[in-house]
Amino acid sequence: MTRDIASPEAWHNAGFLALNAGSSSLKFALFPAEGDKALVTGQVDRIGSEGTLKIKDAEGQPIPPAEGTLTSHETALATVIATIKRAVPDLDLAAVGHRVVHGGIHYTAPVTVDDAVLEKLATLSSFAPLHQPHNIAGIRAAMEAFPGVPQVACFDTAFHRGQPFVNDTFALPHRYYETGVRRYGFHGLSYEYITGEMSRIAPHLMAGRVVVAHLGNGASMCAIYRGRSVASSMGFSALDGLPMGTRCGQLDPGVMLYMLDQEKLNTAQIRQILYNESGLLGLSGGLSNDMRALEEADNAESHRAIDYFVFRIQRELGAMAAVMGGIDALVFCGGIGENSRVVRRRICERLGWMGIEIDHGRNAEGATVISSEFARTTVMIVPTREDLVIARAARAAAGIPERIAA
Ligand SMILES: Nc1ncnc2c1ncn2[C@@H]1O[C@H](COP(=O)(O)OP(=O)(O)O)[C@@H](O)[C@H]1O
Ligand SMILES: CC(=O)OP(=O)(O)O
Ligand SMILES: [Mg+2]
Repeated sequence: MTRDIASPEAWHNAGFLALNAGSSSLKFALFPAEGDKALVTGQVDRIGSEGTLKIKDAEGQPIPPAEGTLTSHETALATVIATIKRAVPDLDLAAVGHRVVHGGIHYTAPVTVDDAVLEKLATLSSFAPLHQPHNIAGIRAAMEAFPGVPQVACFDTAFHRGQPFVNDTFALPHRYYETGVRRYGFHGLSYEYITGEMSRIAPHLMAGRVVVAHLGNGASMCAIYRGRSVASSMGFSALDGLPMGTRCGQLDPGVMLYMLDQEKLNTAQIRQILYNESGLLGLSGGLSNDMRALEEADNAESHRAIDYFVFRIQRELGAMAAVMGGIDALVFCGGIGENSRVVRRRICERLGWMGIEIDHGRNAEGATVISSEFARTTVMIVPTREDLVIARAARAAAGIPERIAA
């Protein structure tokens, strides 16, 4: 497709699709040439035999799914595309943006994908076995569905690549660092969005020392000093740092040696435990990986899981404040950070020593600023939008003019 990029009319019906392919889910949003309001948003969950597709229009009205199956990432994407094409018949896709979890040491900004890039991304699959292959499958499927349309990879690791050496490395023989065994940090698209949004709504805070807690199904924290990532809780893989829905978070490597040597588990079994059976699910004795369900259960098992989750976040918060020589703002985002007043309250309890004190009324309402008026540290809730960061990168890669005539 060739477009006269100087001509506003050429972009009139242009659409930008943002895709976020997870291990068993596919989130998507279709944006117009300009503006942040998605025309269509949706999600395929439990890709496989029991897959479900939920899709809605800009007004939040459900769109009936087109015929198709949801048994693999490829078929799920084909069904999503058929549904979108039926709902938006004059769709003229100008670029597709993809969340790609791992960009390795080289990718520090979004890149338009060609065969050589795809090959490089595939070499990073062993660094993120549960995410990267699905990200790549999503790109391949979109290439096939939209020949000639630029596919733009947006990396979760990019935001952290400028981190100081001491947060980028492990204390292993240095050759591991050279071969790419580093602390990459993830959720970078979310942190990039929050940084931009904070620069708009609270520039005085963003010019200082901010800790962002991205608490979703995957969870991490990032210390952002004057707009730049200086420390992150996730390390080499998406397992490190905070406990998550089903992932263990920080773990003494001696535990893995114990599993190997004493329990005689193989790597597939260990991977299954660390990625899928640990975190909130494991701590609660299999009760649930879902914070809402744990809060509702309100029993000894759920308390065990929530107590540990809160404890690790508090501990990381202290470490991040120490790294930056203090803290000016704490920002919550992600499904838990944005919605769970109980978890936010629990985290902020007993943190008066670091100037954190929340206003319980504002916290219960889910206000943007939830700290009490005279607290030294501002505590905020900023809903994150990874899809917008992806769509903006896709627009930039397509060469869309800054402003387009309506
Ligand atoms: N109202 C709520 N109260 C407590 N937890 C919530 C609420 N809404 C969503 N959550 C939790 O948010 C988590 C999912 O976060 P989300 O960011 O959507 O995940 P993902 O990483 O899959 O995008 C789940 O643990 C869910 O229970
Ligand atoms: C990197 C990561 O943990 O991603 P997610 O939250 O999508 O699982
Ligand atoms: Mg997530």
